[in-house]
Amino acid sequence: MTSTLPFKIFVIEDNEWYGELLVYRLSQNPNHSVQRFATARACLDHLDEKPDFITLDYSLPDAKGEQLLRQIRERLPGTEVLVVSGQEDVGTAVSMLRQGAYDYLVKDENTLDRLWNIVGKVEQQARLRRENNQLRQQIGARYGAGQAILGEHASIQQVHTLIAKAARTTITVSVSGETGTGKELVAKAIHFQSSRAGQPFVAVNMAAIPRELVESELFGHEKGAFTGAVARRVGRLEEANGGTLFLDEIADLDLSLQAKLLRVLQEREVTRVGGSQAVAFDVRLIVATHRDLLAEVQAGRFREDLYYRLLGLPIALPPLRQRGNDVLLLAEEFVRDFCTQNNLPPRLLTDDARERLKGHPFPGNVRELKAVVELAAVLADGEAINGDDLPLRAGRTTVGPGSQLSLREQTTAIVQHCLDEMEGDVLAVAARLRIGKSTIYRMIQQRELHVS
Ligand SMILES: Nc1ncnc2c1ncn2[C@@H]1O[C@H](COP(=O)(O)OP(=O)(O)OP(=O)(O)O)[C@@H](O)[C@H]1O
Repeated sequence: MTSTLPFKIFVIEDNEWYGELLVYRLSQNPNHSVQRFATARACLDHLDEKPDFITLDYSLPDAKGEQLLRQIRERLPGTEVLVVSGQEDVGTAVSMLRQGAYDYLVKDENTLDRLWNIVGKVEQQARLRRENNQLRQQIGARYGAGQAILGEHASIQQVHTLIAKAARTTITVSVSGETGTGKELVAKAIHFQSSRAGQPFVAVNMAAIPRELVESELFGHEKGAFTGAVARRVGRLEEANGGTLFLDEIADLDLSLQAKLLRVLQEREVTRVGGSQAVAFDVRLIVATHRDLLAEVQAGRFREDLYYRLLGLPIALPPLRQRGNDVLLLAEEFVRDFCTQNNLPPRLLTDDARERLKGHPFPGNVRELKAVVELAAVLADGEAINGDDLPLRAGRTTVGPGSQLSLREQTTAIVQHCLDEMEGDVLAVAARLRIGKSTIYRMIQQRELHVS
């Protein structure tokens, strides 16, 4: 609903004078469309008009409030019903609330003001809910089959197949791949292609939360559970109820918390920190890591039992440099999107730019490629993006003991770095690195290296 759509209210009240009073008060908001009905029958006859809110007098001439409430709840489960009644009977109020009434008001001198406040609150909640649904639908459309994850390489086609298979069930999925390869994108694609698409997708990055806060972030806490816990907080597991929980960088989870997570997942119940009551939850779990989890298990940093609990359906994302021509396909798509979004004239990659992109190792993978070509689209003077417009970092940050590149890729990166630094002087580079000049020429010929 946009705020311009009227908020439809039914007032069910057989006392004509009191009913008109309620209608008059509620109509003071020009966005309200208010109708009064004096009987249960008349209300039921008009339910197809789908009111957003109903005020219900408990004692009507042709039915008891409870009966009518039950029928309304069956036909319009999303419509809030407020009971307004002269009965000061607590038992009736409790039974109506149990049947799903939003609230219960006893007719007195404050009723009109309280009613006004309640309707305002319900209206706001309804608007947020509908906006939320609209956004979910829009986002869902973006993550539909083959939409968000671009690439024609066989490895990416295989990823699409696995995503479709994962989406059919609630199996746990473990996504692996270097940073920026699209692990979160895969998690969202699975969620939005599954029957849980209308429910929450909650992402938590284990590496981004201070160690001492991870437990309360995941499981929630009760008020006063620890210094700083000033109010009760629902954990991310509970927040994801009915939907999908994406635990990114799972290898960064502390060993002690790994044990707790395993217990919670096995029991499908969570107890908030400082709480005593277990709350059941139903989530589809997707985990991701850029590390080799099995190696973490072998090194004693990750529990083996949790590893097997989380492995589920593994999806491995290859680094961008192993996806052949996908680097160009992605680059062109990112440039096109960026230019459209920023009202720039279309910009095309020159042959030189394409060659450079193909030769770059992209340690930051798709994220890096996107940033590079978007910046190039900004920097380019005309409609062509030249090689020099691409802010490609030489291999400096990509080599060394912690590098994710293969030895051959690291070698290429080092030689390229020297070539750039020595302005393409092959002999000087060969002397500096103590390798044969023919090796360098061969690498240039095979387009592993570029001379600018
Ligand atoms: N195949 C792809 N097609 C289109 N865009 C992609 C693709 N893969 C990744 N991206 C984009 O690249 C960026 C990084 O992707 P994402 O955050 O999913 O990577 P990640 O592997 O989860 O990264 P990290 O390891 O840092 O958490 C995002 O903007 C994402 O939309």
